[in-house]
Amino acid sequence: MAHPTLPTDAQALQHELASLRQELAAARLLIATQQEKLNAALDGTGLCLWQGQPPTGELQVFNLQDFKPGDMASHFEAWYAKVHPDDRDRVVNHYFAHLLGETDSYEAEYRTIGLDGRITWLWDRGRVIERDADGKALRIMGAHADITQRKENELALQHMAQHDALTGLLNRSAFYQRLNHAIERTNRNGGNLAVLFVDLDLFKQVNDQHGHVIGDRLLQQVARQLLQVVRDGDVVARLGGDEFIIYLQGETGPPPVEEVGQRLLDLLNREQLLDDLHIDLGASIGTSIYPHDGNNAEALVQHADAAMYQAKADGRRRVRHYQHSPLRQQA
Ligand SMILES: Nc1nc2c(ncn2[C@@H]2O[C@H](COP(=O)(O)OP(=O)(O)OP(=O)(O)O)[C@@H](O)[C@H]2O)c(=O)[nH]1
Repeated sequence: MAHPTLPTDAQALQHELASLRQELAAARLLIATQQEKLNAALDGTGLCLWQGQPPTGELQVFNLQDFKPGDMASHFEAWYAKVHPDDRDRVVNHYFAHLLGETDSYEAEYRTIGLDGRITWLWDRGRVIERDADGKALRIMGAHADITQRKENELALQHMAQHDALTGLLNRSAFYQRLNHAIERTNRNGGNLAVLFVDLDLFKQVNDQHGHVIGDRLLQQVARQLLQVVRDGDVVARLGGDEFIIYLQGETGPPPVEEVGQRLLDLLNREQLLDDLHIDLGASIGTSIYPHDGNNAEALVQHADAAMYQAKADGRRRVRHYQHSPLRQQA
């Protein structure tokens, strides 16, 4: 008896099924290979891929890289809550500007706060990959990377560029920058401003008698003492050597320059104790007031410096206010 044969359309279906299975297997292999390539490409970059659906606010993360599952938010609101409050407005403005089609891509550097309070700096970039007929963003894809180490290095460099290595006070250029801003603020909002130029007396003798290491420690001690004398908002800097400078900013009334000058003298014109060493120290101080004694930072500092030299000439360990002198100005 002849074997029953399948009807032709059933045979065709079987062939079709077998070929679909083959195609599926090939497609799965391709996806797995692509995934491997993507993982290999991302490996070590620290990049973490994400996708968002703006209409629902959903966020998905495809590879966690250096991040732990709990680090990643699955919803826009949860991500928003993790962004540092000081960075939120800026970041969200960039994000929505891109969703609205105002920019070619979204990009931001910002801090996130972990559950343990740890701050992580992220570099984050994304682009809308699907919009509806009205241009409304449907899907956005992007990547972010942990840039905490780079940010910490940048901040450390910035700190070094603005501070004096020995005392930790602001340095000369940072002081001028702040003083210029303070002058602009005063011009805008009113208030007052005074500069005090402090130069230690006969400091060379301290170095000569006790050595530079003790001299250095004494400069550090003086820096701490100067910080004790001023209020929040006042700025103390080291110009170099044994020269320090302060500006005082007051909201109302004349700047308390006499009072602060006297407090500085009380603190500095006395024996300083360093371990078991008793070191006799003194300081000469010159002051100038904005805008009466100079209408820019350079003139104010220069005139406070001139007043400090007058204090030295008058016998040291005292405060002198800048005196306008036509003769001196011509000289
Ligand atoms: N230990 C130490 N000394 C410094 C530093 N920078 C500058 N000096 C010294 O500080 C001294 C400053 O001396 P001057 O201001 O010229 O003179 P002075 O001895 O203080 O005398 P008057 O200013 O006239 O009262 C110099 O001997 C400098 O070598 C520093 O970073 N550390």
